[in-house]
Amino acid sequence: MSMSPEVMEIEGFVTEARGGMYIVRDEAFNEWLCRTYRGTRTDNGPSSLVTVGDLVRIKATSQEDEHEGVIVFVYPRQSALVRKRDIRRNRSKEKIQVIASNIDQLCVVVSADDPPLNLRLIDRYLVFAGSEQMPVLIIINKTDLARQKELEEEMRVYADLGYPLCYVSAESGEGIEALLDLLSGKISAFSGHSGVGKSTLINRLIGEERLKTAEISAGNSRGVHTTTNAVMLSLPGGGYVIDTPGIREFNLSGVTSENLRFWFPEFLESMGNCAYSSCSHTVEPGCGVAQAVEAGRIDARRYESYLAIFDTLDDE
Ligand SMILES: Nc1nc2c(ncn2[C@@H]2O[C@H](COP(=O)(O)OP(=O)(O)OP(=O)(O)O)[C@@H](O)[C@H]2O)c(=O)[nH]1
Ligand SMILES: [Zn+2]
Repeated sequence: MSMSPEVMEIEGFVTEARGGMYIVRDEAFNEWLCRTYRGTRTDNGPSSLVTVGDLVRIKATSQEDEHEGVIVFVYPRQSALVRKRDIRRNRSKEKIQVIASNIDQLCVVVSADDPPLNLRLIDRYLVFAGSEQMPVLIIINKTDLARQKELEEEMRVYADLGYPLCYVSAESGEGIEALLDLLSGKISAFSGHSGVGKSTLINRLIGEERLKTAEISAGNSRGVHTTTNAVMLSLPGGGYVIDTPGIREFNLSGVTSENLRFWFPEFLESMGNCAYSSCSHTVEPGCGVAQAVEAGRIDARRYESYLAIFDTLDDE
């Protein structure tokens, strides 16, 4: 090839971002170490310029085999997983940080035990995924620490609502094949509280010790926060998984007291029985939803989640 490296532009996916440097993987699976520069263009608006999952066009700046470049253009994002920035640690003026983009599926990872099964987080996550119009997969890890029957009983409300569930043990390897099938051909973002076993699980899935797990960095059973950057990893059965930082604060900016109910689809049937047409299903008398909870037709714990999330919404 006689093409000079200065003019050669290449398309690729950002698979890793750290400290202002980006790993971009091109079609031939070459990995380019890239940075942005003043000329980096995008139509994505004033959010994070480059993030893991972005499709970008790069220009080689190195000779031959060195694979270094600058990002020339960031293509429009099909989807974006965002969170509020930590104001105290934030030197830029952006309020929203894009953690990952172009995701096909959100995977909430919880553990059956140690830390205890967190159903409240699942509910929050389902609202978030719903408001982002993103398919969601619930992954229950550490099944080796629980009785399967009791676990399935606790999770039944989600199975009944039609959400896909996957039971796995990253430790024993049980359920890993089934999970690989559910991830095949898609870009999936993994999220969940620290210590549920995301890194261990992803290592299992990709079949190599790529991610640092808590055990290596500290002998601490509380689960220290070890994952700080989003990384995109390719799966043996096709598809990618993005490991996102342990997100506590989802940005529920698309959710209002008016539309929250849509992500509790089991409420819909009873909403017609409310005494007030504008019923928020919180404190109003004659609320059909509250009556259905009383009668045991709606899971009381799910209703509590609804009330808790409702309380945190700050409508304009
Ligand atoms: N018993 C059991 N332990 C597991 C399983 N998967 C992970 N662990 C353990 O759980 C602890 C936390 O695992 P990590 O993979 O570091 O958890 P993480 O979710 O990546 O945590 P952060 O990186 O902090 O977000 C480690 O001690 C793992 O060995 C499992 O399936 N069963
Ligand atoms: Zn009501």
